[in-house]
Amino acid sequence: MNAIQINDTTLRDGEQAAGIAFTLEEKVALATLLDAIGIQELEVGIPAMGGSEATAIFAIVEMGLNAQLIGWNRAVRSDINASIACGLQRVHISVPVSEIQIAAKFGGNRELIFDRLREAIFYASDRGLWISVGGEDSSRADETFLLDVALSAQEWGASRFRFCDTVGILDPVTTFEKVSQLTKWLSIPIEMHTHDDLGLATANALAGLRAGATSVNTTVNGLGERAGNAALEEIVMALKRIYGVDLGIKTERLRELSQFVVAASGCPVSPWKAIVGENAFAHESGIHAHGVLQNPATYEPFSPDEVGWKRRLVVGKHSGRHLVLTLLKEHGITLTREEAQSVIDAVRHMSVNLKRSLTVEELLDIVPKRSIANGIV
Ligand SMILES: CC(=O)SCCNC(=O)CCNC(=O)[C@H](O)C(C)(C)COP(=O)(O)OP(=O)(O)OC[C@H]1O[C@@H](n2cnc3c(N)ncnc32)[C@H](O)[C@@H]1OP(=O)(O)O
Ligand SMILES: O=C(O)CCC(=O)C(=O)O
Repeated sequence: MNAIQINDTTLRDGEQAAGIAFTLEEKVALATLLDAIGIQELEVGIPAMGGSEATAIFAIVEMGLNAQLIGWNRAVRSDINASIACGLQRVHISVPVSEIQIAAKFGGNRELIFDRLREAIFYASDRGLWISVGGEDSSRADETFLLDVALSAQEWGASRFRFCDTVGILDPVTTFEKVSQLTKWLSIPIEMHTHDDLGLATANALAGLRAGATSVNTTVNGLGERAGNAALEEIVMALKRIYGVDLGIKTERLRELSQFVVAASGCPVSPWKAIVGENAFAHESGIHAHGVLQNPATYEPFSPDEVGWKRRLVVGKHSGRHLVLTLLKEHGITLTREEAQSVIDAVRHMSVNLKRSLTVEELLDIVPKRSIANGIV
């Protein structure tokens, strides 16, 4: 795989998730954290929104981060002016490219797309800006038309083209084929922008990278419009673990980053969320815990430390003797096989009643001697 660039858009598409609004302080702190972790490029927002959005973008620009910063624009002069006013030197200019989007936004007039795009690119390039162009709804676009728009953008001065699966309808094989068509004809880099409506955002983004795209939009926790975007932590770890592409990102801070976005967005991640979910390195089942106690690699794809977690072994309905005996031994308690089985039976009973795993204290309270000492039995 070629050198890959992450262009994280938590501050733009992430914040577009319904009901999410970051404060200026949160936007600045998130940009700082993303930069510190080593993300190469940040799509910081939409300058044309003005007000507090423009103030936050300006504040981020002023910080002089290592990451390159880019603002999102429609193919409209006033949007480009707003980006310039925020101090941005890189602009992303978006045009709709599918039949359905062109009908809704440009009265079905395809020529208008070319006219507006040409004008916006020339306007930005006359002002010395670096330009990326996005084909909104590329996945549903007529492929010849999409290529025509992308080639025109390249000819007029765009330095990158963004392939957008705007409504998340692709599968990895089709993504690979469509993006291969673009990489075959374009000399500028391609960027992947994928949505998770069918749960395939990360897989599709990776398929695009396999097809030769070299940049990828991500959001922390997959936050974003509707079902969200390709998750930063998934893309980074999949690149590292599946393809051996290490972007130099401080992966041990991915959990901290995730928790920052949980707090700022008010959107928790599910316990089974890849990489950053609370259960990503938790083991309860007897067979799994037995394996992990012998060798963690039996049931962990990589070490939890690599992404900022600690392994958790918890006792619950599915636990077995090895785990229970190990945990009790850590507290100086040794049981016979029969005693262990009666503890496991009690754990199962209690776990079903409580509908959760047990705390260590609850486990210790089940042990016969302690129970007698506490007057429970
Ligand atoms: C797929 C994506 O995520 S695209 C990004 C979506 N993000 C957002 O919309 C969040 C921020 N947006 C906003 O704050 C506002 O929508 C603004 C400031 C950009 C525009 O606000 P308003 O002027 O009130 O327009 P509104 O949002 O109602 O409508 C969008 C207008 O942009 C036009 N438009 C949409 N996409 C494009 C485009 N790529 N290039 C040019 N014009 C476009 C629409 O046709 C419509 O035009 P009209 O006002 O002439 O009818
Ligand atoms: O940049 C673009 O062209 C559109 C990006 C986007 O948010 C999308 O297509 O979902």
